[in-house]
Amino acid sequence: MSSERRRQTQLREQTFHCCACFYTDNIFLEDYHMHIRFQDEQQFRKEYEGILKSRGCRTEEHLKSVLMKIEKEVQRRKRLGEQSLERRLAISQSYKPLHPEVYILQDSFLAPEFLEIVTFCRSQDADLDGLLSRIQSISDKRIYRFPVFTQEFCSRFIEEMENFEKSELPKGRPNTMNNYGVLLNELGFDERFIAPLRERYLQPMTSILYPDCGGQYLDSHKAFVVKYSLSEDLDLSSHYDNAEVTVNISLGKEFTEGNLYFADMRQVPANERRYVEVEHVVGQGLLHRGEHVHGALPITSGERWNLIVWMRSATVRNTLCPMCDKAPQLVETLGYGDGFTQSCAPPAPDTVDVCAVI
Ligand SMILES: O=C(O)CCC(=O)C(=O)O
Ligand SMILES: [Fe+2]
Repeated sequence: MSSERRRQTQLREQTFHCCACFYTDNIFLEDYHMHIRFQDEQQFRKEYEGILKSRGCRTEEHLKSVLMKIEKEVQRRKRLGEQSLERRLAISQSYKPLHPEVYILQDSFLAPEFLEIVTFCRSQDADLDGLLSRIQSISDKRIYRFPVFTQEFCSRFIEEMENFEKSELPKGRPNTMNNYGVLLNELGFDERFIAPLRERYLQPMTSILYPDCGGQYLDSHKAFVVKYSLSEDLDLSSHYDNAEVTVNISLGKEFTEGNLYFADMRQVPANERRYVEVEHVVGQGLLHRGEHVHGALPITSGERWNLIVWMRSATVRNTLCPMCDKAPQLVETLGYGDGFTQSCAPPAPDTVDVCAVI
């Protein structure tokens, strides 16, 4: 059976889930630049009233408006699976792609250097030292940069995204922090573009770079495009991803500033975190651990587009949900959900450990 066939079969047989904390935790309050947990009003007031006050939420009226926004966000999350499916159907029925060929991953989209790196990673000689000599290590934080796409592909891909943006069709936004950008599964990129990119090209690398974070068992993902411009989102607040490993590929167009910054793993207390800034280079990808706290600085001109893939390993997350730090309480969803499964074989004790703080 071909690997693509095997993958399709596995996906059909495998049901992915969310953790129940999706409806209570990590709710982003844009006006106050903070993530909160909402169990009920009493808990919320007790935990956050003080800090919200110090950030300008001074009156009862302000607080009521925050509570309303939280309620709206929780309702949005509850309807997410169904609404995403509806959008997907509407798009598949009515959207006319500008560049239909970009929906199916081909080697010609990929930078020759990337193909060489992947060939090395798949070879008998593959090891960490060999891989590190072929990619750029950024500081000692296990962040790596390497060419991924050709310039030609980046331009075509952005044109496709712009064409979709111009259409009247409904658009699902990547998350509560990114107000612009596109969820790629709704456009039909998952099966023939993102999944093969993850399985055939990125996983051979992540197996070597992140064996302690499930890098060899990345079995689902959430993929989206983010867009920054002077009249839209300028930057992205500090956060960590709901992912074991993330790849962030710069697509263009032209922009100034907008660097990423990385602190430490999420377990390191905020006042002890040390930051490193990382530039985006068009066509190049950055690999980092999902739980590495990071954000994006404001751009000062132009437009910045990036393709982000949050890659998940059920083997790792089935034991600990990175968003609530507890054993996941599984809730059924459509599609990949947040990458939890019921039937994942437990990891061999000496091969997989949840990301260690390094
Ligand atoms: O803007 C970027 O390059 C980073 C985006 C990001 O970290 C995310 O969407 O999770
Ligand atoms: Fe991120």
